[in-house]
Amino acid sequence: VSRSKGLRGTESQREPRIPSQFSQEQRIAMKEALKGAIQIPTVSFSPKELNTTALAEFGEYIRKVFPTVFHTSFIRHEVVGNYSHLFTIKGSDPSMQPYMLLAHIDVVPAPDKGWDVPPFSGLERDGFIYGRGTLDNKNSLMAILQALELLLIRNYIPRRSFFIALGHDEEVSGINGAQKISALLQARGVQLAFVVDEGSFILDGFLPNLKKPFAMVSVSEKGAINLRLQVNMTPGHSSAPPKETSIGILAAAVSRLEQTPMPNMFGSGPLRMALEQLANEFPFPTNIVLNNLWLFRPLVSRLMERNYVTNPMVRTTAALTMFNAGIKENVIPPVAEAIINFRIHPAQTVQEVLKLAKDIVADDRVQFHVLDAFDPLPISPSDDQALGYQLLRQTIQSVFPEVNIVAPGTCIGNTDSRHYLNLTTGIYRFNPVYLQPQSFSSIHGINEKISVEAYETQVKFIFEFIQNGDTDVEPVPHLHEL
Ligand SMILES: CC/C=C\C/C=C\C/C=C\C/C=C\C/C=C\C/C=C\CCC(=O)N[C@@H](Cc1ccccc1)C(=O)O
Ligand SMILES: [Zn+2]
Ligand SMILES: [Zn+2]
Repeated sequence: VSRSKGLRGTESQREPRIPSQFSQEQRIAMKEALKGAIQIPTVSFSPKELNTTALAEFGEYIRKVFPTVFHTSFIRHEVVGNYSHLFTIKGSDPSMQPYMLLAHIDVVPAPDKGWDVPPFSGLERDGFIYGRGTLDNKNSLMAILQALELLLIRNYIPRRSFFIALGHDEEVSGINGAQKISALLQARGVQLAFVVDEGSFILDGFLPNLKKPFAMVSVSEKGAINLRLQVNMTPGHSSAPPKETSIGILAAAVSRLEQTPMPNMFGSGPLRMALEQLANEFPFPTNIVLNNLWLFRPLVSRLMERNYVTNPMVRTTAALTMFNAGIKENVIPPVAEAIINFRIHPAQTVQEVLKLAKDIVADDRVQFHVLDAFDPLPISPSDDQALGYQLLRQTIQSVFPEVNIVAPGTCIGNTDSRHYLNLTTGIYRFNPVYLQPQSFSSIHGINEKISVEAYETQVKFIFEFIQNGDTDVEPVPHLHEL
């Protein structure tokens, strides 16, 4: 029988823990601080169109709200790429390898239409704080700084050094924020034990028949391709149309891409591990099926593709996101172009997906232009020896004792953490917040909101996580009873 997985602290060396309890006054201050952050419209429209006024104001705001973070002798603060922030928190034990917490300042646009309250109002209604960024990702950003501020005012000094990196352009690639921070740390010779970023949640109600929520810590992230398809044809008078136009040819090509799913790659990797861990949480007969994936793999892979959130877990997806053609009502269009956003399954590569896409389009008149592309991220370790994963597990078990399962997963979106591959092999994406399908739709959608209670719990989680980070790297061996 395997004893508890995880890490062992050297109790004798450790300072007493600071309990994660906050006064009524502190609880009010923390929610008001989040509301203030939501009210600053740090919108990224495109890589060249950022609200730089708001980004600068945000820098002032965090200085005002977290004064202790900015005035502690063992914390160094630097602005990188004009609007991103890097904090270096120097621990008392230089032999311990540092880690890094990530979050981003920018948000996607939010037109007022459809929202119950204006998206940048930060208004509180029925126990929820509303606004763009309440789940993606000002909740994490503010909770990290808030937890650190609360620890510092209780005279906390970490043993293990850590970094906090707050990117300002995550929603449009992270090239001027995360990528520059990463290059700066690489130039300083920093190697990290692990990083923790956004990208997964405590999932509640996503899997049919699974009544209990489970924590999914993403240990990988899908790759991506933005592909521009273009068709050029000779323009002419619309009164005598040719048999095919650039619009018709391109429409047929993108329709083929939409109608022909990429292969189902369900088999091994984090998803299989997660389903095996979850098996006994399901009622009969699903528990039997998931406990015998060697036999039921074809059935499970088909079931996974039926659901819109589990489908992206088993295959590369292709989303038609832009389509432009035509210059006048009565002119045969000279050119038509479309953008396809692929998200690549960890078992495939950019080159493989491009080849599949060409075979599906199967029309030489359609030109392929890769705008940007990157392969899926490597799978970070989630075994007993993986410090970052085990610290997350330990903290989840302490802060969310009702959550039975912590399972590895693949992030279906992309995060700033992909820019830190040069500094660590341990990249974990997890937000300590419950997510239901409805709140999933609110991310980049309408009525994004977080409950005051959930935000307080997120602060508590980071408050505990930072203290757990002072644990020695000493994996607990499996003890087998004879
Ligand atoms: C056993 C497990 C089986 C199934 C799990 C079930 C359901 C999964 C449900 C939900 C998925 C959970 C979390 C994902 C939530 C949000 C996505 C996470 C992060 C995305 C961040 C983001 O929006 N990034 C943008 C911007 C970007 C683009 C390109 C490069 C970098 C960033 C994006 O991905 O478009
Ligand atoms: Zn985000
Ligand atoms: Zn986002």
